[in-house]
Amino acid sequence: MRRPIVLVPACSHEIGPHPSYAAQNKYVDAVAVGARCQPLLVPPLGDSTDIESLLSVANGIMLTGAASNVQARLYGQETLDPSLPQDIARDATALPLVRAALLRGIPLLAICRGFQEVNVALGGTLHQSVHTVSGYFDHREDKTQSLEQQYGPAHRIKLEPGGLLAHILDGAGEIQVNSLHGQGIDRLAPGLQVEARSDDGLIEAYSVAASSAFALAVQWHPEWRVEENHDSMRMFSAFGLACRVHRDRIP
Ligand SMILES: N[C@@H](CCC(=O)NCCCC(=O)O)C(=O)O
Repeated sequence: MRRPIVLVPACSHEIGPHPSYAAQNKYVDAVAVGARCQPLLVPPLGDSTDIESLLSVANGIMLTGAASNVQARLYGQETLDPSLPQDIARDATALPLVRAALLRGIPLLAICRGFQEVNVALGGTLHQSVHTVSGYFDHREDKTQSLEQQYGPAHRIKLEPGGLLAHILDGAGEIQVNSLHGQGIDRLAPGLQVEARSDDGLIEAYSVAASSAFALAVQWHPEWRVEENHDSMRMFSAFGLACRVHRDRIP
């Protein structure tokens, strides 16, 4: 039987002197291996994106992490540190795509930048620099470490009892997660429901309460070595199952 199609919005990158569209292997592979779906990369064409055509073939959407920040003007702020990378083309593509996908009940899994994007797309705001806000930990990775260390467990999160994530993780009360982000959620958008927090109170996972389909977003990186982590496999499997249900729905 055909695999469900999962849209993966790509990022803008320079490959040598050439502007390019790209997605990291680990995200794309996790859709294929963890969710057992067919990834379909979406170039960040902004207003030239035919959202209706994409959604007519999509059974899911997975938003990747990326080093770039969502533009602060999209949540009504000035950019505090313009030296940090942005990806205007991805913002202009992913945010409208997310809004349209949620309206259509298309399953969604959002990771790190994707987690921040969905919150902004639905009217929430971000802390532009979590580690400078009183009371919060520094959630950034140590870039002098090996990738293995950077994506290793960094801190625990506590799951909301009775929530979607706790359900997916067999009723777990807490899990260990990695952490590679400088920004984080300040005001959660209307209609989003907290699923987990770190010990400093920062929101680490939420679901879209109003969505008729599976819609989960996490600040950490379950795509990293997905097959080696039971929690990550459960999350991708649950997403894949929701995509199958969407594929098999009566039109
Ligand atoms: N702007 C965000 C980006 C966080 C994020 O997605 N990091 C992952 C980068 C590398 C990867 O894709 O694994 C922030 O810093 O908060």
